[in-house]
Amino acid sequence: MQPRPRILFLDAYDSFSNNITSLLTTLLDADVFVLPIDDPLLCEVEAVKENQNGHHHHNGNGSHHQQNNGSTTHGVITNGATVNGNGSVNGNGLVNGSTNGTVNDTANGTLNESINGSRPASANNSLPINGSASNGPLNGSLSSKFTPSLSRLRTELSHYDALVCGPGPGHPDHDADVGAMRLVWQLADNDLLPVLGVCLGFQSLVAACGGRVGRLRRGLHGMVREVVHRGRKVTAEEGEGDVFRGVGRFKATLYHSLCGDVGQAEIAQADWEEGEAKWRSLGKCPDLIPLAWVEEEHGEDGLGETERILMAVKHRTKPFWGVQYHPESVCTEQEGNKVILNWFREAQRWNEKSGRVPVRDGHALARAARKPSLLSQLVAVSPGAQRKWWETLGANPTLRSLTVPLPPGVQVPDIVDAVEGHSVERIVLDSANAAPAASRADVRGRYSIIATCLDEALRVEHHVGDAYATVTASAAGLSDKVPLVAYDGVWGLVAALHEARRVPAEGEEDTPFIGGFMGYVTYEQGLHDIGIPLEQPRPHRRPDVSLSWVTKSIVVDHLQGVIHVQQLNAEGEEEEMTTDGWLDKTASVLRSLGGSTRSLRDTPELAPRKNRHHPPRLSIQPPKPDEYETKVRICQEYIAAGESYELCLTDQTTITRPVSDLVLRTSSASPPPLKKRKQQQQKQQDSSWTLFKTLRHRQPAPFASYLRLGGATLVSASPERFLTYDRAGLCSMRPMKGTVRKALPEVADGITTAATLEQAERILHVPKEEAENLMIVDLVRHDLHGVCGAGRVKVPELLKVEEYRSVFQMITVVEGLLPDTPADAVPPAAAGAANGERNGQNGHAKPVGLVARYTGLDVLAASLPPGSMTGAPKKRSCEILREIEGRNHERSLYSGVVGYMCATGRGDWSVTIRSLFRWDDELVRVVDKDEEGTEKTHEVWRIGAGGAVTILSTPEGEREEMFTKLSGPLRGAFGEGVCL
Ligand SMILES: C=C(O[C@@H]1C=C(C(=O)O)C=C[C@H]1O)C(=O)O
Ligand SMILES: NC(=O)CC[C@H](N)C(=O)O
Repeated sequence: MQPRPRILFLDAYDSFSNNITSLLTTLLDADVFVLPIDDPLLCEVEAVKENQNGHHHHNGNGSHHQQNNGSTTHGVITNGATVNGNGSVNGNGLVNGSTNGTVNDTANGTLNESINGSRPASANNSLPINGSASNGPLNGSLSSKFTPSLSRLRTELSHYDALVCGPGPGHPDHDADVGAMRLVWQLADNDLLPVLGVCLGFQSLVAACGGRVGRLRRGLHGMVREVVHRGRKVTAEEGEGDVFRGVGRFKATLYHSLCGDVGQAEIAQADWEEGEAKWRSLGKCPDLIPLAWVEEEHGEDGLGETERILMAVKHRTKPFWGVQYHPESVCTEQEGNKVILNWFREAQRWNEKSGRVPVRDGHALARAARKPSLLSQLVAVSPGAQRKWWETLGANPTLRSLTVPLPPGVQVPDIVDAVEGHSVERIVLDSANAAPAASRADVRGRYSIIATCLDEALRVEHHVGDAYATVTASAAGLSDKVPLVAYDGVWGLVAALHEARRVPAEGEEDTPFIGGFMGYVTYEQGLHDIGIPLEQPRPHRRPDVSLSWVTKSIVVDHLQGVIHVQQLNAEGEEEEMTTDGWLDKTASVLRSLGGSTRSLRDTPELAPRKNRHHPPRLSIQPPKPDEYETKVRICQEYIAAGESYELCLTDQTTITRPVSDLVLRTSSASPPPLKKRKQQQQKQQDSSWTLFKTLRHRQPAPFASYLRLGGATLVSASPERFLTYDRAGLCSMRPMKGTVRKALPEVADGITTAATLEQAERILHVPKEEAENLMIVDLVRHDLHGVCGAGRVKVPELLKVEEYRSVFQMITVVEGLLPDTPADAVPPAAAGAANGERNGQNGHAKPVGLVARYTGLDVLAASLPPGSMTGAPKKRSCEILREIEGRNHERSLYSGVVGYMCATGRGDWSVTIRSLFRWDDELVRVVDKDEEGTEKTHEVWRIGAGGAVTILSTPEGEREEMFTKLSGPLRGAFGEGVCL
C-alpha cells in the first residue's frame, strides 16, 4: 500500500495558513506539516543560540514562534508630529494634569505620554504616502538576525512529497518576510521537489525568476474575481504542467497589494486580445509560463484601462508552480479545487519520473497542522506532582439548584440589587435586549448570568510579563503564585483548574451555566498569546486575565421566564451547605421580588428628574478628528505596501469625573467590611453600577455586561459574540464587520445612515463592506481550523445584516467541531427531584485517558485577540496597529473578551466593544474652577472605538464610523446631552 503523501507547508505568518493546510489535507488526502519560514531550527547555529534555551517551542498558534521575535520592528513610518496615542487630558482647562504621583502611571500613556515619546528612533517625520512601489519606507523585518540555512532546509525537505510556500504580509524582496522560502528556488537539481507558491509564495517565485514585484494600482483584499485561464481549451501537448487543464470558470478571493511583473505591460493590446501572447513566457522571465490572469477594469463604466494581473505561473523546467489568488478562501469557488488536485497530480508524476522518494524515517522539524490540546500539554509537564490547595479546593463539585419564576417586570439589575446589594465585586452578564420590545428575535439574548459571593470564589489572575499567575481564595485567606512554566502558560493553568472541577454534562440542559469560570481577558493577553511582546516594564500591575471560579450563581432564562439559583458544592461539602442555606435564602428573596415595581422606579428614564443628583462634571477627551484621519491614511499606506490586508484601527476617549465608586486595589482585592460597603453603596448615586443600569436601558445589547473585579470596572453594551461552545464541542464564532448608523431624527448631518433593515442591507452589501467582513471570516476560520483540524469548519451564515438599537451590523457565523468531543458525554445522572429542584449527582469518577481532549478553552486561547478587532493577517496587523496607536498605549479591556466557561464545558464570550472601563489605580487630581481652585480626585473612564480600515476606506468615513461607535456608550452611559 502506498504511504499517505506528506506535504510541508512553509508558513509566512499569514492568518489563513490553517485554511490552506485544511484544504490540502482534505482535498489531497495527505498529511500536512507546518514550519514557520523563520523557524529557529532552520537557522544556522549562531542564530539558534538567541533562542534562549534552544528548545523548540511551538506555542501552538500555527504560525508564531515566541522565541524568535525579539527584534520585531516594523513600520518606521509615522508622523510623529501629528499622530500621538490619544487626546491628552492635559489639553483641557478643567484638568490641570497635576496628577497624583502614585496613580498617574496609566497603562495607556494618555495622561503622561509625550507626543513623540514612544516613537522608534528611526521614525521619519513624513507620511509615507508616496512610498515607492517595492522598497517603500516599510522595511518589515521580523528578525533581522535570522539566517535560514540551505543545508538544514534541504534535509527537512527530503521528508516530503511536495512543498507549499504560503501567503503572508510583506514583500518577497524583504528577506525577513519570506525567510526560508527564498532558498527554495535556489535548490540544486538533486534536491528539487515539487512546490506550489501561494500569493507571497507565488510572488517570491516570480521575483526569483527575474520578475519584478511591484504594487497593484489598488490593493485587492477580500475581493472576489474571475480567474482567466485556458482551462478546457488546453490541449494535452501544450498543456503539460498546466494545472488549469480541464478546469471550468471560477472566481477566487484575492488578498494582495503587490503583483508579479513579468513584462505583461509590453504586450500590445491587439496581441493581448488575440489571446496567445498572454500564455507565453516573456523576455523578462523566460522561465515562467503564465497560466492565469485577472483583468481588472479601471475607471468608470469599464472604459478605463485594464490592469493585467498575473494569477498563476509554472516554471519551464523545474517543478515549481504558483498562484496569486487564495485557493482556501471561503469565497473561492469549488471549481478552483481542481487546480490544487491537478497540481498534486503533476507533483506526484514529477516525483515518479525523477525517481524521487521522500525519506520516511529520521527526524523532521515541522509540526502537525493541528496544535496539541492544552490538557495534553499538562500531562506531559507535571506527572503526578504533589497536589496544592488550589488544585483540590472545590474539586469534583456537585450541583444543587432551585428554579423560581421570573416575576413580571423584574429586570436583571433588580435581581442583582436584591441578592448582591452589598457586594462590591460583581460579574453580571446581561442579555439586556431580551425583552421582545427591545430588539428583533434574531439578535435577542436568552440568558443572563449573575455571579454571586465572589469573595468565596477561587480567582486566577495573570499579568502579562509575569512568569506566574496568582491564585486566590480571599474568603479563606489563601493566595499563591503559581509558576506557569509547568502549564505552558496561563491557559494551561486555567484548563487544569477547570478540569479538576469539571462536572460531566447531563445532556440537554436548561441552563447554559451551572457554575464555573467567569471574567475577562485583555487585548494585551491576546497580543502575548500571538507572540507579540509588550513594552517592558509596563507601567501598572493590572491583571490581563481575571477569572473567578463561581460556585453560587443565578441564571435568568428570559425565554422561559424562570430564574435558576445554583450552587456547586465541593466533595463532602453537602452538610455545610444546609447550614449555609444560600440556595433557599436566595430563592426566597427572588420569590419576594414579585409584585414590586422597583425596577420601573429604578429605570433612570422614569425617575423623576428632581430626585436625581446633579450629574457630576465630566471632562471628555475624544480623539482628534484630523489625527484619526491621518492614522487611517497611515494604515492605508501599510496596506498598499503589502504589509496588511485590513487594519482595525481604534482610539480611546477618556472621561474624567469625581470619584464615584469605592476604590479597590488592582488585584486580588479583599472587599472592605460590610458596614463601610453599605455606607459607600448609599452614596453612589452615580456609581459605575448606575452607569450600567442607564446604559443597558438606552443601548440594550445581547452581550451587555457589568464587571467589577479587582481594580477593574467594565460597563459594556457589546453586541458582538466572540465565541461560544457547547458541551458537544460545537464552537461558533460570530465576527461582526460592516457598520451603518441608524437614522435618528436628530441626526441630519449628511452621514450615511439607514432607517430600515432593507436600507442597511443595500448599504452594507457592497464590495468594500463585504470584503471587510470576508477577510475576518477567513481569519476566524483559520483560528478555528488550528484547533478543530482539517475539514471541521463551516460557514453556515455569511454576511447577514442585523439590527441593533443605534446601528446595523453585518455578521457571519463560523462553526467548528472540536476533535475528540468529550468522552464523558454520558447519560445524565439522577436528574433532579420535583418542584424544579435538580440535584445532579455526577459521581466522582473522572473518566481517564482524556489527556488529548480539546475543550472550548483551546479555541479561546488560540483565537485571541478577536480577529474582528485586529484585521488580517493578525500578527503583522497587530504589530502595525501598535506603531500607529502608540507603542505604550494599551487597549486594555477594550478589544478583549468577557464571558464564562461552565463547569460542564460550555462557554460564551463577547468582544469587549461599545463599552467603558476604568481602573481603580488610574486617578487624576483636578482643579475645580467653579469651586475656586479646589483640587479634587477624578476617576478616568475610557471608551475605545474604531473600525476596519481597508484600501477602499476613506479617512472621513472611518472617522465618522469611530465617532458613531463612540457615541453609543458615551451618551448611553453619561447622558444624551454629552457633546463631543
Ligand atoms: C472596533 C469596533 O468594532 C468592531 C469593528 C466593526 C467594523 O469595522 O464594522 C464592527 C464591529 C466590531 O468588530 C468598535 O466598536 O470600536
Ligand atoms: N496574501 C499574500 O500573500 C499577500 C502578499 C503580499 N504581501 C501582497 O500584499 O501582495
